[in-house]
Amino acid sequence: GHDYTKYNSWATINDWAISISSANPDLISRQSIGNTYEGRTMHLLKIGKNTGSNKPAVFMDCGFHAREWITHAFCQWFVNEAVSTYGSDPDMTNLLDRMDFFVLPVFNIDGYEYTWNRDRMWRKTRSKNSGSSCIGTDPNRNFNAGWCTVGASSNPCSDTYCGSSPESEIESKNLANFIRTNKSVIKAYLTVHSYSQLLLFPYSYKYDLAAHHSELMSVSQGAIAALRSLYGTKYTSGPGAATIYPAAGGSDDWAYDLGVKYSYTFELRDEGRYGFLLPESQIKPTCEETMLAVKYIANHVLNNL
Ligand SMILES: Nc1ncc(C[C@H](C[SeH])C(=O)O)cc1Cl
Ligand SMILES: [Zn+2]
Ligand SMILES: [Zn+2]
Ligand SMILES: [Zn+2]
Repeated sequence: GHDYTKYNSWATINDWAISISSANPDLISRQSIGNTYEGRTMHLLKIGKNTGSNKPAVFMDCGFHAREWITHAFCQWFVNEAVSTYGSDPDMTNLLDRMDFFVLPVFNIDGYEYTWNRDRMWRKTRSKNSGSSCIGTDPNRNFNAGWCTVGASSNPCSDTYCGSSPESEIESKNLANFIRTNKSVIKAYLTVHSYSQLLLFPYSYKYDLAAHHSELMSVSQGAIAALRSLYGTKYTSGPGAATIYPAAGGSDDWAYDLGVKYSYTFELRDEGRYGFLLPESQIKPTCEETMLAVKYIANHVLNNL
């Protein structure tokens, strides 16, 4: 069977998505939200009881940045945990009975492949930049949220290149289109990154506090306390600009301004000892503790519909 405690290649992840969804038709459905620049299909997994229904939903993506391999592992872990504890874990059962989770296991597929085959430290997409020999855009600077005003570069050779325009990347366009189309049911947006052990929320593109700052703050504090309860892993939470750095064009800020109130960016383990090269021995503990934070947020959403 699928090994959730190691880093899996794109081909393995893609095969897994097909098999786990066909093996659990009452809990998982699979749909395309479009293709990547290099032509790979971006498949979204919809997890929830009676996937045909339209319940309030949480949208979660992993693999925005290619080198952040622990995040791809977490989305796989989440899907497996959801279907394997449905019916036995009362909390997960309640969540899946009353909500849906849209899970995009790998946002930046082209970049992920590139980290497996060429450059482990690649971050961006793999699109050609006209007028430059440098490849790729930072997808987390490519959304229409203060686009390219701060903490981003207009140099195509930069790792934080904002792109030629908002949603210039087909991957960004595909995600934004799906969320725009489904914004009436999407109550929370979670985007999973690494590393630093942070739980960030809007805004990153400005220091102004979000309208829902106090609620976002208290929910984040509850979430990181839940996370810490398992192995004592310490996270910091707060608005992106003040907590990590001011930066524009992020998907969390964009989703929040679209009206998705509960919008968070996770920065998973570690704090720099291994960084993006987190050992496979830490996949299980990282994923188990992160499950607690995600479930905390989902429960808050459910209790505040
Ligand atoms: N809105 C945002 N939210 C979170 C971050 C941090 C991630 C961490 Se890898 C990034 O730099 O893209 C960056 C931005 Cl622009
Ligand atoms: Zn990232
Ligand atoms: Zn990061
Ligand atoms: Zn578990």
